[in-house]
Amino acid sequence: MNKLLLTSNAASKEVFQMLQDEIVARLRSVGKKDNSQMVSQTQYHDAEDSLLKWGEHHGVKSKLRIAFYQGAGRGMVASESIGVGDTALEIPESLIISEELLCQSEVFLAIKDFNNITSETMLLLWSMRERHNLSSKFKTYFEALPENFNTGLSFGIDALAALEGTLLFDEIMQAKQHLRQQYEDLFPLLCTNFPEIFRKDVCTWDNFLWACELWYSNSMMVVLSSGKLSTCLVPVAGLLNHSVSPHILNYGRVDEATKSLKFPLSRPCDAGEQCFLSYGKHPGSHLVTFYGFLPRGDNPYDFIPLDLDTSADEEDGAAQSVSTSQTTHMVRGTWLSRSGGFPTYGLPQPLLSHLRAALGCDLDESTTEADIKENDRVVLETLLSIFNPMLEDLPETDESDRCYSRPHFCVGAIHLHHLPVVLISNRESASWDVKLALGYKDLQRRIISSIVTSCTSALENV
Ligand SMILES: C[S@@+](CC[C@H](N)C(=O)[O-])C[C@H]1O[C@@H](n2cnc3c(N)ncnc32)[C@H](O)[C@@H]1O
Repeated sequence: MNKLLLTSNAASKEVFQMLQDEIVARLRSVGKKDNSQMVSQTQYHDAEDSLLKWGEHHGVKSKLRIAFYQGAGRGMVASESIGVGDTALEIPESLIISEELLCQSEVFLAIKDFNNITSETMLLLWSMRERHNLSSKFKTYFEALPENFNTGLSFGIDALAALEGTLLFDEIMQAKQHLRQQYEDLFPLLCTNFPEIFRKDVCTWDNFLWACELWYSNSMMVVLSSGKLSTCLVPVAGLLNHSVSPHILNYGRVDEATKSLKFPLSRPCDAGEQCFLSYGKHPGSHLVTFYGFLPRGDNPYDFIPLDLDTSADEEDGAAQSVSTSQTTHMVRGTWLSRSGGFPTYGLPQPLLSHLRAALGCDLDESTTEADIKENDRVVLETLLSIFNPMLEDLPETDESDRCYSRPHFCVGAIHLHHLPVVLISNRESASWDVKLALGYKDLQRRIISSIVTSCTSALENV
């Protein structure tokens, strides 16, 4: 828009200006509700102060300060109002931890030919070791990193038990298994072959897991000035928290002219407001597993996995009309679905189309109103038969934020009676991982129950 405004004639300029003002006004209204509660400013926190000073000394330019937020640890807050297109933060390439930095390290020279090792694994090993190197150039950075990342990879037995049967449970178990395998492939072999570089007391499973969580939760994909796309740690910028309506969306390429990584704003950030980054289009399960949090607000990338068996349709040829061969469909929260075309009843349109086709209830222009209604009744009842059992499998949470198991029924000597619901825990006093696990289940329940509500009210009207 800025470019168009510079080059267009007077009449067009007026129109472009109006368009730009309208776009900016709409951008300004986005994400206003996502203002988490700031706990404190940073002046009393040495590690964060030192990190900012160290960054400044090495050329970091920033319109942001560090602040502490409830439930999110550190975050970055705008010290002045920052407009669309303005750079909130600028990090010199020389401070970025990437495979190019790794190439100059002892770790790289020692193990570059070891068992087809990837540069990502070498970076992980480098950071595990560098954290304990008192003369590291990145000492201040490592000192400001959390002792524990508290991601899904560190979930304890109670949190995992609470998640059993969910997609998140599978995701965490698979990721943990993968990391365990990786650790066993590397250790104790590396300690035996390179005892000077890989000390046994440093190469523990806990330290390895810490390094994995560091890279999962803090790394960014960056195109370096060499043109290479690399997974990197970016000191200071690693303090930016994620939001579903972030201020910073487009970043990740080192500026050729300034040799720095810039973080420009896609929506304005007022002075004193937390400045959010986008970590990517991740569903809640991914954010819990690899980052250890669920974002506030409706996340458009959340989904419920469905296995729709279309084998019966294939036999009678109806499968040809199913537009995709995949059996897993994204079921978005109904508040995100769009209307238009055939009725969607507030339900996800791709899911409805798939079911209409799979059940042989395809609609076209010649379908009569009565047939549409009859077909849709079949589709909606099928949906309820899929989602109602899912809802029953998720435990209820009451208003006082306590978590209960489902009612227990038992056969007494004389009559059948049911026991009162059993209190599992008070959520306030639950551990961080159990709270997160329960939060994830609440989210699943919210999405599923919105589908059930839409189906039920649609059925009343068809
Ligand atoms: C890149 S770091 C951001 C800085 C981090 N808050 C800190 O104190 O070091 C990513 C981590 O921040 C936290 N985080 C990021 N966005 C969050 C959010 N919207 N809500 C809660 N925690 C968040 C999670 O613990 C995540 O693993």
